[in-house]
Parts: sequence; C-alpha cells; structure tokens
Amino acid sequence: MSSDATEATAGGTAPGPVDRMAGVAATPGVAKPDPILKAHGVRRSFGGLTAVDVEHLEVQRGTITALIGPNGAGKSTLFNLLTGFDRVDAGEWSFEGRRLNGLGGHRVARSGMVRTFQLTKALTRLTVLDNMLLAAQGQLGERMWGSFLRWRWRGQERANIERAEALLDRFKLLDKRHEMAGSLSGGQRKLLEMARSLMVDPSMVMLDEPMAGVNPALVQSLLGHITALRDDGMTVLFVEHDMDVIMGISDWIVVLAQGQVIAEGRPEDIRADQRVVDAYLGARHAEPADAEEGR
Ligand SMILES: Nc1ncnc2c1ncn2[C@@H]1O[C@H](COP(=O)(O)OP(=O)(O)OP(=O)(O)O)[C@@H](O)[C@H]1O
Repeated sequence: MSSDATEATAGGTAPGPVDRMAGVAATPGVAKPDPILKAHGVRRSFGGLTAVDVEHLEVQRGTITALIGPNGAGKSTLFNLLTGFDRVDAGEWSFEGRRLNGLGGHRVARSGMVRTFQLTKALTRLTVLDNMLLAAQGQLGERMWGSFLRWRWRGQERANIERAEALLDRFKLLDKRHEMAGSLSGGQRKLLEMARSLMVDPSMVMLDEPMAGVNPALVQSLLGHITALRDDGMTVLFVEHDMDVIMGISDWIVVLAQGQVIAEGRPEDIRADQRVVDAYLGARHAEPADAEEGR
C-alpha cells in the first residue's frame, strides 16, 4: 500500500475497483451474492428491553459496510453478539460458512473476524509494541509450557515482533513503539486499535467508531487506512456516527433502529430513505417536539 494510493481513496465517493454490490436491491435483510457473514433471528434483550432483533442480515465479502442508527439502536450490542463478547437469546450466525454460536471472543477472532477495542486504562500503561504483542494470536508464552520450550516461545515472539513492527510502520507508529500507549493522541490511538486487530491476520475487521475523538487533521489518514483494508481484500464492518465519513467510504450501509434492520443499501439509497430520515429525526427531535406540544 502506498500512501499516495491511501490519499487518493481517502474520503472519496468512488466505489471500490469492483462494484461488489451490483444488482443487490436496497431491501432490509436482502441476500448478498458472496456473503462472508450471515446472521439470522439474532435477538438480545436486557430485562424488558429488546436491544437487538435482527431477522436477517448478510455482509458482502470485500466491502466496507457501515452499521448506523440513532443512539441506543443496538449497534454495539450487535457487534458484541457477533464477535462472541455477549450471548444471544436466540438466533444463529455464521462466518465464512462456519457457525459461530457459542464461540467466545478469542475463538471468533481466530476464525478470522476481529473487532477493535478502545484502549483500556491498563493497556495505556503498556508500550505500543507490547499492545501489539498482546493482541497476537496463540501467544505460546502465556501457556507456561516450561523453560525447555522457551526457544519456541522466543521464535514465536520474534515472528510476532516482526509482524508488529511491519504493521506499526504501515500505520506510521513505528517510531512510537517503545512509548506508552497512553501518550498517543486520539487519532494515533485509533491507528493502534486498528493495527492491533490486524495482528491475527483477519479476513474481516469490525471497527467501533473509528473516528471518535480524532483530530480532523487525522481523519483523512484514518479513512485512507480503512479503504486500504478493503483494497487489500478484507471485509470491513464499522459503526460510526459521522455522516460525512459514512457516506464517503461505505459501499453499503445497514441502518438499525430499535434493534431492527430498517433499511440497507448504497449511500444514495440511504440518503433518500424516508424511514432512515424519520428514525434519525425522531430520535434527535423527540424532546423539543414533545416540549412544544406541552405548551
Ligand atoms: N449490558 C446492558 N444492560 C442493560 N441494557 C443494555 C446493556 N447494553 C445495552 N443496553 C441497552 O440496549 C440498547 C442498545 O444499546 P447499544 O449500546 O447496543 O446501542 P448503540 O446503537 O450502540 O448506541 P450508541 O450509538 O449510543 O452507542 C440501549 O437501550 C442500551 O441502554
């Protein structure tokens, strides 16, 4: 990936080199020609509140798909369910044709679907490089096999360090590798979160609000990295609130409201969809409208 290529695609409205959504209707739950992820009847309630109630959802391989919706729509809960960090009440889902029900987050990640996590307080006290190494798959060192296998642990560590440094170089964080992750700027933290997720060589990356708290100067660079993931053959599913970002880089957009998929389609379909406008305006203007009615 050259940085020129990154800049060229960043923030542009042009679709990827191949239109992988050709002929797909903008209908909630529509089947995709080559889905990498399929979810069916996925439900999760908290007490009496139904947070997620997705009848059917497919994510097309090799695309950037945005998951959007008003606050409390169930986006994070759906992310957590699909990646094994929360338990469904009902439903099933598969990744690359393999059923994932019941698998924990670590095993889901090993199967090739990873999600980014915000840097927790504990992780901010580790160096950037240690953050990367912690994210590596199958850390033999953690298994305490004993000193007679240390040579093997060291071999793994060397390979991981090489991979970590290559990724840090790609995300322009190599010169920060021995600094505490907590010293990074908001945008650099987002880059580290993305770089960490790539340590396990995934085929699908799920990004949770990749632009939150990012200085506008770094937004273009982050957008470039996201489009580069797709251009490298990965599938990207991301949750984001910034509409310019969403409309600018998404091949496909899925809209969640009250836990359900109420619309999906290309950016131009979503912009023109009255249900989407209503879902957003309804959520944003509910209070002032009610207040006015009371006068
Ligand atoms: N652990 C939990 N316990 C109880 N309620 C929860 C829990 N997690 C989520 N919820 C509720 O489920 C609903 C969906 O929440 P979720 O965080 O998934 O929405 P979201 O679309 O990600 O919202 P936001 O855009 O504000 O992050 C909300 O009403 C939320 O209060």
